[in-house]
Amino acid sequence: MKTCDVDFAIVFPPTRYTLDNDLLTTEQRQFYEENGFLVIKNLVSHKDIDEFREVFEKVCKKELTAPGMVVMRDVAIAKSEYVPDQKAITKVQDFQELPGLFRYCSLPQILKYVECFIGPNIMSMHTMLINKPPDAGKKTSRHPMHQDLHYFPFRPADRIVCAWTAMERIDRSNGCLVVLPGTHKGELKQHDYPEWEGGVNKMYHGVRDYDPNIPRVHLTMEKGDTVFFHPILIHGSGMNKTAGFRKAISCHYASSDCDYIDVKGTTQENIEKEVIELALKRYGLESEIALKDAWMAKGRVVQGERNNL
Ligand SMILES: CCCCCCCCCCCCCCCCC(=O)SCCNC(=O)CCNC(=O)[C@H](O)C(C)(C)COP(=O)(O)OP(=O)(O)OC[C@H]1O[C@@H](n2cnc3c(N)ncnc32)[C@H](O)[C@@H]1OP(=O)(O)O
Ligand SMILES: Nc1ncnc2c1ncn2[C@@H]1O[C@H](COP(=O)(O)OP(=O)(O)OP(=O)(O)O)[C@@H](O)[C@H]1O
Ligand SMILES: O=C(O)CCC(=O)C(=O)O
Ligand SMILES: [Fe+2]
Ligand SMILES: [Mg+2]
Repeated sequence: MKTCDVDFAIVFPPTRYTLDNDLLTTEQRQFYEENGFLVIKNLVSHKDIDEFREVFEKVCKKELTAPGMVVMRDVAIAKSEYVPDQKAITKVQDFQELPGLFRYCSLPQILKYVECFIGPNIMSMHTMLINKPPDAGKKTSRHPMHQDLHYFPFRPADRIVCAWTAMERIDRSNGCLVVLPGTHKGELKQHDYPEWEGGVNKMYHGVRDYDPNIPRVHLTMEKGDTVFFHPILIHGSGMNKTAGFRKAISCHYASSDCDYIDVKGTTQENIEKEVIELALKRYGLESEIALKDAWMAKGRVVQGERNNL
């Protein structure tokens, strides 16, 4: 005799990377389970994106600033003569105190998806606006293949997700995201600076070795398209061969039910050391206690309640 349980098991294979929800179709849910990423077309309006772009331009012109925000130039530009041009900026990080950009992290249509992956208590932990410059000829505009979890001292990984929105059409010509589907099922790997002749941006660590036989998937995205991806998914981005600055905005979210971990004795020790050195140089912060405090200070509740993080 056939039982209900048997039918159920056939229709719904076990899920680990997504939670029960009313938003994702069965196909979308299975796609994320299998591949570790999911692209949602046209999720952010052009009007919102144009606003974020205007705010970013004001940041470049130093008409706007905010506590904690990091403005970073491309290594090729930083190491050449200093050009005081807004176009020299490759990335703005930690804009949680700048409402005009942070609004991105609270967009309800994004949070609805985020909840499917990490549950209802949602914190933004890391924010970026990436302005990939035209490559100066040394391929430094590339971002090496990496796993974002390398940078995060909290777990479990399955309750962390990144939302990354294209602020214009992004394809192989201007350096789109490149992902290795299914690698989210693996472990966090050892990361180091890649041995690139032309140099590499500060803290752009890459996976030391990954299976070169795993097919790369280049994500071509239109303005407003948003990809959600797991922090163990191996990904990177190619060189920008165009004359324009390729823009994307992103937020890493974690469930506030996650816990901080001590990365001592793990592969994450090398990045922790760099971050501590930087924190010391910048803010005079010293211990790893201070490092955890820094994450606690930049994390923001965007939905639900704040528990552990
Ligand atoms: C404290 C809380 C936790 C913070 C966590 C931060 C870690 C990142 C977490 C990321 C998690 C997200 C998930 C994955 C993300 C992957 C990444 O993108 S990781 C890369 C993130 N990068 C950074 O966080 C770097 C932040 N930027 C900086 O610290 C600074 O901008 C700087 C690169 C140190 C430059 O400092 P600045 O003072 O602005 O610049 P100068 O005074 O002109 O230069 C000083 C010195 O640094 C050289 N330099 C400048 N820019 C670069 C560059 N892009 N790359 C390498 N080196 C650079 C410059 O040439 C000077 O060197 P010199 O030898 O002294 O001449
Ligand atoms: N020779 C390489 N060594 C290590 N990583 C690389 C190398 N070439 C590309 N990558 C990385 O692989 C990812 C995708 O690069 P990809 O080859 O798709 O782009 P590209 O080389 O910039 O452009 P394209 O191959 O389309 O001409 C990026 O993360 C990039 O940093
Ligand atoms: O090139 C990009 O926009 C993505 C970079 C990236 O993966 C990151 O900053 O973690
Ligand atoms: Fe990344
Ligand atoms: Mg290539």
